[in-house]
Amino acid sequence: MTIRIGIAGISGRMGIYLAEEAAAAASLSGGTSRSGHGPEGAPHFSDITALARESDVVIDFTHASTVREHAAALAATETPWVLGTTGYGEAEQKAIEDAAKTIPIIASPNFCTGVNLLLLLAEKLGHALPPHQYDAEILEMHHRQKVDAPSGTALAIGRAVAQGRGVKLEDVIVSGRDGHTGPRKDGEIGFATLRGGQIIGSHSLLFTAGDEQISLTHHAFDRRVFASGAVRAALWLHAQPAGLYAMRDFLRL
Ligand SMILES: NC(=O)C1=CN([C@@H]2O[C@H](COP(=O)(O)OP(=O)(O)OC[C@H]3O[C@@H](n4cnc5c(N)ncnc54)[C@H](OP(=O)(O)O)[C@@H]3O)[C@@H](O)[C@H]2O)C=CC1
Ligand SMILES: O=C(O)C1=N[C@H](C(=O)O)C[C@H](O)C1
Repeated sequence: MTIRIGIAGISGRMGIYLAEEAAAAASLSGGTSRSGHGPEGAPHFSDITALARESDVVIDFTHASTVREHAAALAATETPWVLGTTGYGEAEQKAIEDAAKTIPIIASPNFCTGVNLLLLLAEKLGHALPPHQYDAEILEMHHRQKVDAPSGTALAIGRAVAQGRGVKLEDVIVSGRDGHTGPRKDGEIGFATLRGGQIIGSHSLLFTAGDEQISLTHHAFDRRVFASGAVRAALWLHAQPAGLYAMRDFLRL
């Protein structure tokens, strides 16, 4: 049986690559966009429910404001959901968790294998390196059109470090320092964001101490790396029972 993949956000920077990768690996059922635009020849659907009815799995790279509506629609149509959208908050997270009681969902701010390995290392380093000696700082750089900051990936890296340290990211995050900040406090996890040009996505994690520094950096050179990861995850997800999955489950990390 050929799996039919639908793309929510098919006209977007990611949507175009997702459509190509889905058509190459399985069957492209079509997609949604606000404007009605999309790749030539790909069926356009008026809304997420109409797309879901013609799809065995939906890959969604849209905007944080769509997450609650998509969660309800995909649960109601019992359609597995690959969620790549970033920048959503607690209410959206709760909607995703509720939907995962009915359908399989894989939600990830980054579908690259390399970033998901970096997340594992971040947690290990967070656990191994004492916070009063090693300052954890995260730098992310993206293209000028990106609408959310820090990136979903940067926040996931911060959460992994916090998890390794046995703390909640919300209690130690310092994002975008400016002005008279005072000296850095032990245990802070700092975030810096750069926006410009057409940088696809770069993330660095530094643990910097008085006498040494460890840094881990990932660069995405082509959006196709996210798209092919998401399509591979979709083919895997289609055969999973209801639940909320992460890339580490699919990659068996
Ligand atoms: N998890 C991962 O690996 C990655 C995640 N992302 C995330 O994917 C999302 C999409 O990124 P990108 O493709 O660059 O974004 P674009 O703005 O290029 O595309 C967004 C797509 O979603 C549609 N859309 C539907 N509703 C909305 C809405 N309310 N606001 C804006 N767009 C809407 C747009 O339609 P229309 O064109 O008609 O406006 C368009 O098709 C972002 O959250 C980004 O952070 C990006 C790369 C990798
Ligand atoms: O918006 C983007 O482009 C990207 N968003 C994701 C994020 O917010 O982490 C992943 C990737 O770096 C590109």
